[in-house]
Amino acid sequence: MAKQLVVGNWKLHGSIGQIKSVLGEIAQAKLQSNVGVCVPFPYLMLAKQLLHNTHVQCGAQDLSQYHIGAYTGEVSSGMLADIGCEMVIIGHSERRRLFGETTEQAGVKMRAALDAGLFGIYCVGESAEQRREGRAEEVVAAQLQVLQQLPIGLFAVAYEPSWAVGSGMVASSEQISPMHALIKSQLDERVKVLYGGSVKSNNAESILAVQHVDGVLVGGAALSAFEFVEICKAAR
Ligand SMILES: O=C[C@H](O)COP(=O)(O)O
Repeated sequence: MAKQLVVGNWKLHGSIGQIKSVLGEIAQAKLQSNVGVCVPFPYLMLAKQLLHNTHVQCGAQDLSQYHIGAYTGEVSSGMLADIGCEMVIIGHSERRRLFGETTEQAGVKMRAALDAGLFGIYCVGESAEQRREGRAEEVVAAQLQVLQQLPIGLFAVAYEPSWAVGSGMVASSEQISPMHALIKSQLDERVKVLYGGSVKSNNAESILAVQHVDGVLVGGAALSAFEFVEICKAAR
């Protein structure tokens, strides 16, 4: 069984037809554990049905920092757990950059996720400008602060430099390995640290071989069953 974790993030993509076709194929691939797919909220229950009898877990891409109440449009961690969702991505760079989500909010969401028994995938990463200014480590260290009190083993961290997301530009092993080491040293050596940013079937093997890489968070390539299954097969 592969120890490395492969998680697909569908972002704002999908339809009933596409989910049935792609997840149906993934279900046929008989993947071992440590694989997850995070689909848009409306398709979570369909994904659960399609992946029933497989080891592939289902996840959401965000949740509310609130548990219950007058918060129109929100989806709570309890609701996600109630429908059988197993994991959730929190603090993705697109949530931070496009929707103004703060590290403090992401920290509250992480606690809400863990309280409901969901496995949290907490995203960190610097922008191109922050890296140019030599501030990448400082930015990531600040984003990690809110995880300090959380129980190890119930969450993973995804290092996704925002300049590598959807750009076709993969961070180099010289950039990935020390950042993953820094994340582990800030939290705990046992924390799984995933890399995200333009992971495809043709680069997955080399990324997954980088020291301190415990898995990958896959965006665009997760929309193709062939690509995603190939990436899962590269996990060690
Ligand atoms: O959550 C996934 C990441 O944002 C990576 O997206 P990408 O593989 O399309 O670059």
